[in-house]
Amino acid sequence: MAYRFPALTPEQKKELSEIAQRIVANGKGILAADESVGTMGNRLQRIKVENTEENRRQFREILFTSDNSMNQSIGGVILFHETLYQKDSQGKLFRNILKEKGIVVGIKLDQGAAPLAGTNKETTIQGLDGLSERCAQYKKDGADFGKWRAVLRIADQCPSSLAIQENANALARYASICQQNGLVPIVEPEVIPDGDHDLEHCQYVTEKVLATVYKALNDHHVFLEGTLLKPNMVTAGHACTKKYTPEQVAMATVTALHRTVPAAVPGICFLSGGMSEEDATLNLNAINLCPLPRPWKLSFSYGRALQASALAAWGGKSANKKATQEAFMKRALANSQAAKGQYIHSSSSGAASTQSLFQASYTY
Ligand SMILES: O=P(O)(O)OC[C@@]1(O)O[C@H](CO)[C@@H](O)[C@@H]1O
Repeated sequence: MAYRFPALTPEQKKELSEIAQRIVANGKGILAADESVGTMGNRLQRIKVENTEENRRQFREILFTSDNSMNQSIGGVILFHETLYQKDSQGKLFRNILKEKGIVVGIKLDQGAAPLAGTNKETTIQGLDGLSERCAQYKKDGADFGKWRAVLRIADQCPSSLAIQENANALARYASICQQNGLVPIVEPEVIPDGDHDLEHCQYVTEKVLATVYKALNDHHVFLEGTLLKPNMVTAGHACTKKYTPEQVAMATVTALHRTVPAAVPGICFLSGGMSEEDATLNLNAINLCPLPRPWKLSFSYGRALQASALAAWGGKSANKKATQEAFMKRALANSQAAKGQYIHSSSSGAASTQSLFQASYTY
């Protein structure tokens, strides 16, 4: 048995579990600023700003140079390759700005979807070839965790057992390679919210997907204490006519997690999946008040739900820097409170924060 061939040394395990715990300590979560060039283009188009490298750099500089107190809410930031090597206007690398604030730097490692032939438009994710070399280089360049997003959808015959198995195996292989190179893997099997399915259907599928992922992680000898999970919350499909309260979402979500995610996993950081900023915060808060056993930190790893108000406040103008940082810090603080079950909804949340951020077929 593998017992005779340990995957990691005690020192490697210690390093990985310390990194994972730092990211989710005391109500901290993750800013997912790892939008690929194309995805960032969609975001910039909404505010009528051209998708140039300089505009992407400027927006991210504004976020990363927010007040040092952002480190009370943000434990880690996921970067895209381009951003890991970008600098602020004074010539300082973004990654060093973040590290000086005590924030852990992460890197997006998946490289796009590829179709699974013979399925109803399902996909697997590419990026395993050469992954070990990329991880080793990113570790040298200051990254301490990685992210890989697999996409599953609910539809006729979906997700198929092929899509569930294939994506779970790719996630596990990625996680193993990350750990060999000193990176904590964020394991992200996203069941996307497209469709008219109800809450119970999403819970059923999420449980099947997570159970398969944890079997695969075990098969690949992944050290769970040195991982973080980034799942969808259990919600009804975007086109479902029945509406659910945050408490119902929380109960379905924690039930699914409780049934499938081992207690050894230190943190579960949800994606926002097109929810409005305010809904993402309210649901996270309800999750942290849910009366079921919760042996893991339950926090956030939001892209859209941490940046929508900030993008709207920025509008591509450097004169709006202060307003942009204020908008970002407000959401970061709200989500940190929600990660402790201490968020109190205020009616002054701002128009942008209640707008749905859903985008159909959001695969990349
Ligand atoms: O759902 P959200 O919170 O906006 O983003 C979740 C996320 O995994 O999906 C995006 C696309 O890959 C990433 O930028 C981000 O990390």
